[in-house]
Amino acid sequence: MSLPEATELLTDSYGRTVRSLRMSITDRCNLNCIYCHNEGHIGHSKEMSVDTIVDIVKVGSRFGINRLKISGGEPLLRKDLEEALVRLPDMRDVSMTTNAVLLKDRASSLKDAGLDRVNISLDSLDPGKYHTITNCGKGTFDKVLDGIHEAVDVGLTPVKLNMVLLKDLNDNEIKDMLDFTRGYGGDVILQLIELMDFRDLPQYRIDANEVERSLMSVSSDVKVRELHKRKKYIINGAEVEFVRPVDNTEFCANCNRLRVTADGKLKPCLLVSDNMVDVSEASIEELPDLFRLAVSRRIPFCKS
Ligand SMILES: Nc1nc2c(ncn2[C@@H]2O[C@H](COP(=O)(O)OP(=O)(O)OP(=O)(O)O)[C@@H](O)[C@H]2O)c(=O)[nH]1
Ligand code: SF4
Ligand code: SF4
Repeated sequence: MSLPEATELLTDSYGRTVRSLRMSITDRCNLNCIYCHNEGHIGHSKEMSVDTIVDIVKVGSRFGINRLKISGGEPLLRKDLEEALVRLPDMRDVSMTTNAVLLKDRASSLKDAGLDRVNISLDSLDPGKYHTITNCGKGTFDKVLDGIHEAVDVGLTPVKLNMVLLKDLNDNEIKDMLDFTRGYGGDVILQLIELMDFRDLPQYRIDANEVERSLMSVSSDVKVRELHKRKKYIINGAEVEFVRPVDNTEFCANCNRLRVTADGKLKPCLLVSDNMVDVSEASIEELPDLFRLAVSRRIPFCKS
């Protein structure tokens, strides 16, 4: 697909050109994970309408933002997601991060509506541990596995499995997870995530350097992504990406994402909440200047 050239790119004062939008469309969730940082948290404010979602993405794409990540809360709690997807402009990559509890029945309609791929949170292959981590109800773990199968079947690939590493809880499962992904050929990729500990859970914090060393010691190849300069390790034919957001200046220096909260605010940084730009009531004509304002407020959270 060839996309129209953007006439203006949005580059912040640290030289970071915004190429991607990470949009929370609801802060509601059907799980209650022990480490959840309520990324899209808006209390009881109103969720953005489909019109607002579409306008924001349209204006972003005119600025050369050609990747969209839809997140939550749990985005599948919005029944109008497909309606929004079909109305989006052409983009290089439209993906969604989901817990997959409701994915099985929606995967096909999401794919038809234009979703390219999904990231699925799966912190453990042990149903008991999964329950401990997510506080889920009975039968939920199996629904998630069904969601993964269905996502692969309908081609929402590559499916990335997001596993937040929790010391002494699931950090001994990396090998099992890799074996699980190998069962899907190249359609499923493991993504290990360092815990961002907003809930003061020091007992679960892992030593990310140690994890990185152990991945390195068994990998045959390492690739580096442009986004956050994340590393991807190839281990016996399986791919594993390691996300290290904590105290990582390189990660922030290579952050090309602008965030959007579920109630319609442009958020210059995931971890900063006092510099957002409210666009919930803005017309499409007003949006470009509000984008420029939000990008002018972008500062790397970690910098040397
Ligand atoms: N601090 C910080 N963490 C991020 C950022 N982007 C993603 N993360 C964390 O990385 C984890 C994985 O994020 P996902 O939503 O699955 O998406 P992704 O892996 O970033 O995106 P893709 O690789 O394009 O699928 C989540 O736990 C996020 O909180 C970011 O810009 N800043
Ligand atoms: S699935 Fe995601 S949004 Fe929901 S509770 Fe877990 S971490 Fe939070
Ligand atoms: S903490 Fe802020 S600056 Fe750093 S990568 Fe995340 S969103 Fe970007």
